[in-house]
Amino acid sequence: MSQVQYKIALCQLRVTTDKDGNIARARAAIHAAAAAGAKLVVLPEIWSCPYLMETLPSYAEDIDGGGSPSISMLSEVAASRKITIVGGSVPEKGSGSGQLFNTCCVIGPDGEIKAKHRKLHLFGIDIPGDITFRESDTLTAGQEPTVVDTDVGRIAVGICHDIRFPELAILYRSRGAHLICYPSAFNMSTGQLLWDLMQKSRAVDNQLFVATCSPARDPNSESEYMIWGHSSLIGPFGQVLAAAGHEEATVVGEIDLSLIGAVRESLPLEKQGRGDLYRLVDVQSESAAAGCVARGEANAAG
Ligand SMILES: O=C(O)CCC(=O)C(=O)O
Repeated sequence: MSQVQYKIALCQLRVTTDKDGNIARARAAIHAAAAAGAKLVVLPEIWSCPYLMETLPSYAEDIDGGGSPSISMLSEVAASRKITIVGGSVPEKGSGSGQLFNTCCVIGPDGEIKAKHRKLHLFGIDIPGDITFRESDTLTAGQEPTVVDTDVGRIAVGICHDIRFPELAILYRSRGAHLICYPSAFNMSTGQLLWDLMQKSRAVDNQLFVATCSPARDPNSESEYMIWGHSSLIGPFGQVLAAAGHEEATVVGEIDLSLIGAVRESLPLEKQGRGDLYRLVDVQSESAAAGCVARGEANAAG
């Protein structure tokens, strides 16, 4: 039975080239968040190393093979504090495949990995004179949307650029998510214009909670990829329930899951929608159902 009301912490961490230092800083921030009463802690996209495609491979960890100091730390802290952690993301070395993924693990209060989300939509942008960035040169996209039942409700996960795709959030709502967590690392170019807008849109369109968590901005960074920051918690009516600035900080907000039902009752968008004119197809459920039909037909024939 999940908790209806609880505190969520967004740890907007400073990230450096020192992986051990990053892990130690994240550990301290999670302990502090738990001490402040958080039952759910969210970390940023790529918090164990800088978000730079050239150096990402050298920091990659084999999560399935157990060779992941970052995830081991999250498991240990989650179990010792009895909290759920949406563990931001770390570069993951696919076991045996040579592929690299941008991967978020959700850890339960028993320290076990409950879900693993590999970023579905790789970020690619080219605005001459402003920003050029292409994750697909280095990373492989994941294949599975992620929804997981936890002690603090049904959580869906997207990583940064995944937030740009409203269909994914609609799918998550249709699968019963209460909260979508988007560990992210928006940049100065698109962050200022769109960060706030997109998290509110995903929350309001689907009448659920949205939590985002970014690394802190390093104003002295020489990287052309400057982080925007502004990790936030948005409620199902678009309310900003907690928000950080751009510096290193942990912000704590309150999630009251009963708000979802209240908002959907006052404004029943699902009933008002025109399913007779448009609808989103859950491709995976459809093909699973088609597989059952096909297997049924084969059984009947055989
Ligand atoms: O979609 C955007 O504008 C930013 C996305 C991004 O920074 C990312 O996916 O890491």
